[in-house]
Amino acid sequence: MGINSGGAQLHVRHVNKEFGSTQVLSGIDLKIKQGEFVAIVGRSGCGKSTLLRLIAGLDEASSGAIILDAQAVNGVHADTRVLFQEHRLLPWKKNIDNVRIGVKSGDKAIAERALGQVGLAHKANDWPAVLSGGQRQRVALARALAGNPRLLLLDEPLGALDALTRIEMQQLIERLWLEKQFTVLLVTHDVSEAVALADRVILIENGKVGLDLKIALARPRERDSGFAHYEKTILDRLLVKQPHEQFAFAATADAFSI
Ligand SMILES: Nc1ncnc2c1ncn2[C@@H]1O[C@H](COP(=O)(O)OP(=O)(O)OP(=O)(O)O)[C@@H](O)[C@H]1O
Repeated sequence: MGINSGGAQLHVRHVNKEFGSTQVLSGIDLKIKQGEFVAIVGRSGCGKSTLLRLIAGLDEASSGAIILDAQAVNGVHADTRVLFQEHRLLPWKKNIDNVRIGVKSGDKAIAERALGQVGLAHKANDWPAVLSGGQRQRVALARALAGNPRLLLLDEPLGALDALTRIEMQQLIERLWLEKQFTVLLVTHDVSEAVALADRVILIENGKVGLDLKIALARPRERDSGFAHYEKTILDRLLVKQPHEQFAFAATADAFSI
């Protein structure tokens, strides 16, 4: 393996983030191993996307440090790629040219290969506008892969997709991760998705790591009793009523999205 291959090692060291007088993250400590798949869950507004943006170098911590392979992150890193809920494709560029944006050298063959890896080689010369939502997200994934990332940051990338497409995308992401061995950090509202994909699920609570749970299930994961046990452990923690809440929070058997 070349010096630049494999996954990145990430160390989030006592990170605080304030927006004005609002403290969003207060002392986040996290170590993520090379090639690990980590999911981040937490109630809406707990600071998941903020943490991801800090790791991506899109924003700066108020204090603390983000260390990627022993170097402090200072701006967007060449080995890091981010996939958001919105595909962020340029509508005036064909799919292949959107993917080429992600290629460091601009090499068209690399972009074509990446489109092939997400099963869309045949859509290379179409416009993003004529694709389905799931296909657009696959083009965005190809653009991220084309950069040969060592750290892939996923900010709820499947949130807008229908249930079936979502599961297919989860399988695609898992397959590509197993093959390429990059490190993944996935922010998701979907507890089931976190348990299906992650080696470890981190729950953010009151600006801190509230739970750090290793998912010791073989892959590909079956929705069996072991799986359900992990889902319940995480959901039980998420559904604990916060002191400021005036309403009761109802959990139903299939309410695995938060
Ligand atoms: N640029 C900003 N300026 C001011 N406040 C911000 C900014 N970005 C985020 N916040 C605030 O920080 C808090 C955390 O936001 P963030 O988007 O990280 O939460 P989240 O856990 O990803 O939420 P959700 O699950 O709803 O997407 C929120 O209260 C939000 O209003």
